[in-house]
Amino acid sequence: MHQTSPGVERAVEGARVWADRLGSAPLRLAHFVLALLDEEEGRPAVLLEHIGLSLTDVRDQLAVLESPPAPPVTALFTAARDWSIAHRHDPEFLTDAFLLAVLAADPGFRTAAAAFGCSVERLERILTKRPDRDSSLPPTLAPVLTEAEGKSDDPFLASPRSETHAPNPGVDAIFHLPDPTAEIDAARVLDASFNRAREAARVLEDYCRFALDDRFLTEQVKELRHGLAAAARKLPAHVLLAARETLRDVGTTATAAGEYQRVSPAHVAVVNLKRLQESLRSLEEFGKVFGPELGRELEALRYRVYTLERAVVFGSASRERLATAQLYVLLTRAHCVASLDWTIREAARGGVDVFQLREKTMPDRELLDCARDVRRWTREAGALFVINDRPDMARLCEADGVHLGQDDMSVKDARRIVGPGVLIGVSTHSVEHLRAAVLDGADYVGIGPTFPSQTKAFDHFPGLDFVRAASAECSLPAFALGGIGSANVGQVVAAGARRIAVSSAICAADDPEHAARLLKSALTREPPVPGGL
Ligand SMILES: Cc1ncc(COP(=O)(O)OP(=O)(O)O)c(N)n1
Ligand SMILES: Cc1nc(C(=O)O)sc1CCOP(=O)(O)O
Ligand SMILES: [Mg+2]
Repeated sequence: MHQTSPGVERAVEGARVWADRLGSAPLRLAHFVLALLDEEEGRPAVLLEHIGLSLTDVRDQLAVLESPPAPPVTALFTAARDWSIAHRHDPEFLTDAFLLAVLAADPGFRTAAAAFGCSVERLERILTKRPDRDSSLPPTLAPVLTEAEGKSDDPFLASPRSETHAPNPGVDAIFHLPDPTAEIDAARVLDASFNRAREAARVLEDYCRFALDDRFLTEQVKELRHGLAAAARKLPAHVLLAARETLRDVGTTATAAGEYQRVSPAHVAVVNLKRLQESLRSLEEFGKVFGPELGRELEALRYRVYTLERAVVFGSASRERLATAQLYVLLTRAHCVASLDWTIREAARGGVDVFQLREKTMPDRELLDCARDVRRWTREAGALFVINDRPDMARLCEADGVHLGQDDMSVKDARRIVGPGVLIGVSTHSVEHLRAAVLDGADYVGIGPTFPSQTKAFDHFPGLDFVRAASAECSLPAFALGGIGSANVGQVVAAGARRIAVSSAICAADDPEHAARLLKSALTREPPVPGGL
């Protein structure tokens, strides 16, 4: 009587299903391997993926392979049990031992399997951490290497010293603990945490892709998932495999209060960002048990998640706060045809949503007085108020936001001055600037210059191409600007913009209300472009 694991029993049943599916009367060895690979989280699948094999490719090859009829299943069980006793001191054998027994059951099948990467020697070496190449399977099932096999150029059959194709060089660099219990305990945490981190990253990616419609953030999360997979490949597979005991994990049935409550997609994103950070912290700490390199790699991934969190969380709040803001005016007193308070009142009546005080030469005391006045007037007009260049002034006059150019203070430093609730806008002149602003935690961006401007001289015009690229790239509120007026706003909207910032078109207009109304109607007339600014 053999002591098998439930996974082995499922594989035996699954082999018969595969035989039927492939229209084969006798049960063949390949059917057992196919059944073992049905469980993607199971040891055989993890083992093959770890050595760099594609499960789909292996399945495809097995499905067309004319493999020999299987011996009585008890013979396979005996071989697997003997291997398990020899290497694990346990007569209850698991699916990986059964896989070895099946692969080694027939010399022809063994060679054929080795040809597509499933070499018994290679798999056994990983499962046993043994540097030698000779199989320790019982002689009845472990055929001696034929001359042909010995000369094979299959990297898994080559001697370890000449092995140049090791799919995971990082594994060899990993320190093996002398105490197997400690190794297994740490590996169980890593195995579970990698799975949790991967799942959380997938949820986050779906949020960025489908809820935010943000190509750049989606790519960022995808890169992070790949980073996680690369770190996971650095762990010794034999340890992860031995640690995979989900059924015995006491935590799988425990649920926390609130686990089923999510009030919005943004809430789902926040919860999963936290889950990702927690899993990475756990990975980092237990990863250190296997060597400092792994700990450092995981730490770097955790910091990337903090950056992403800032972009996703601040970005969501900004999107909400600026959801209806489409028309933004840069005010310079000397450029206005009349007083600032009149200009603000009239322009707000015409639909201006945000006013920026842009005074480049005013002495500080005068600037602060002016800013406090503008704060009052914009509040009365029901518009947002942003001050250009000066986070200190923004804080003193209680502005809603501050705007920073590429040569102004960094978002990080400005945030320390203005605190978390104040909007920070960033001027961008290229897609690279735009991506950096998103990751820096900007609340909105300026996209320009689009056309030559009467307000400021420029040497370079990223123009409508940049407006188009920006609208395809990010979902943060973005205001196209530079030389925009009623004559060309249609082109800007056609390029994907749904928000613009102007100065002279409104400040220098005799009738700022009318000028604002024309621009606003151009912005609202066109149906919003999918993913538009
Ligand atoms: C909304 C908006 N976008 C861009 C700018 C330009 O900022 P910056 O490049 O710092 O140039 P100055 O305006 O400071 O000369 C802006 N002010 N507002
Ligand atoms: C100050 C400024 N910065 C720009 C940028 O692209 O960064 S465009 C610009 C001038 C905007 O004024 P007008 O609408 O009169 O051209
Ligand atoms: Mg500036």
